[in-house]
Amino acid sequence: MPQIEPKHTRHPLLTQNLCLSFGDSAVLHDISIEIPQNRLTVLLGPNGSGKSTLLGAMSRLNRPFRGITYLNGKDIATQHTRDIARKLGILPQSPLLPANMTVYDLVSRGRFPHQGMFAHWTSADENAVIRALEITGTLEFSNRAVETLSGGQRQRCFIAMALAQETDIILFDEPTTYLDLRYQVEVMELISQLGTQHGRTIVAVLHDLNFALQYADYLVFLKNGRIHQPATLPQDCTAELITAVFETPVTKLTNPVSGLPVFLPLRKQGGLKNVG
Ligand SMILES: Nc1ncnc2c1ncn2[C@@H]1O[C@H](COP(=O)(O)OP(=O)(O)OP(=O)(O)O)[C@@H](O)[C@H]1O
Repeated sequence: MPQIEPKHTRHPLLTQNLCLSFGDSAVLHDISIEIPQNRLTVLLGPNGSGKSTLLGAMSRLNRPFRGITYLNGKDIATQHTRDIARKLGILPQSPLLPANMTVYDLVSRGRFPHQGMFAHWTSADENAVIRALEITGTLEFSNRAVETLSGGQRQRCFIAMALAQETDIILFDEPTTYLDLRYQVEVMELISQLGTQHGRTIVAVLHDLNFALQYADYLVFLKNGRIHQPATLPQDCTAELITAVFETPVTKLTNPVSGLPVFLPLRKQGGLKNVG
């Protein structure tokens, strides 16, 4: 008889029928989502559609009133915080910037879940921090105070901190916000390589649709707290889908290099401006 692989080995993170409210306000409705292993899954959707809340529910920061998040096949609600932190890291939208902290010290914070009661710093901790600094290209300013760095350099330091945690799963909430084009590309190159080259399972909330299409392995579309369209390959996204999700007419073009789709909004009033 052929061996059937347990679902959680292919989907180390999955949710079943999550429903979540803040007070009287229902935010997530019946969310079932399977996150594929060693891939980059991007959550997309309009403002307020529940993307950050879903990341929170997948990491136990937000508690659903119904439904379950499974982390490596076990209900996340029954797992110890330190155990969760050894398996799953999350980089929030606006991480707090500690004052007077060097890059090295910030990245070292990623090792907290691995340290015992007496917080001995081991060679494994040191190696993980150095590796994270190298992968993110931040080793060269490891002795500088984080607040003296540019936005993009800082963002890479926070990504290094998440990497030093050495979790198999990392959740990123809008990792490219405030970055210029060059740093957006750098951060997205780095994040997409984490899956394929470094064996991590990544979920990211992104606002830039066209960036998401160029880098994601799968896209999940949310609307009004529901899954509008489950895991979709970038090449399968249509103008109809994007128009329906964002309620904005778009036209589809093709990136001549990657062959992947690119969507441009259609102007409401005509096209060419009469200049000169
Ligand atoms: N702590 C909270 N208390 C009350 N309501 C909240 C809280 N956090 C989020 N919400 C509400 O939940 C809904 C979903 O918010 P969420 O931040 O998850 O959306 P999002 O898709 O990530 O939005 P954006 O694209 O604007 O970042 C919104 O209506 C928001 O106002």
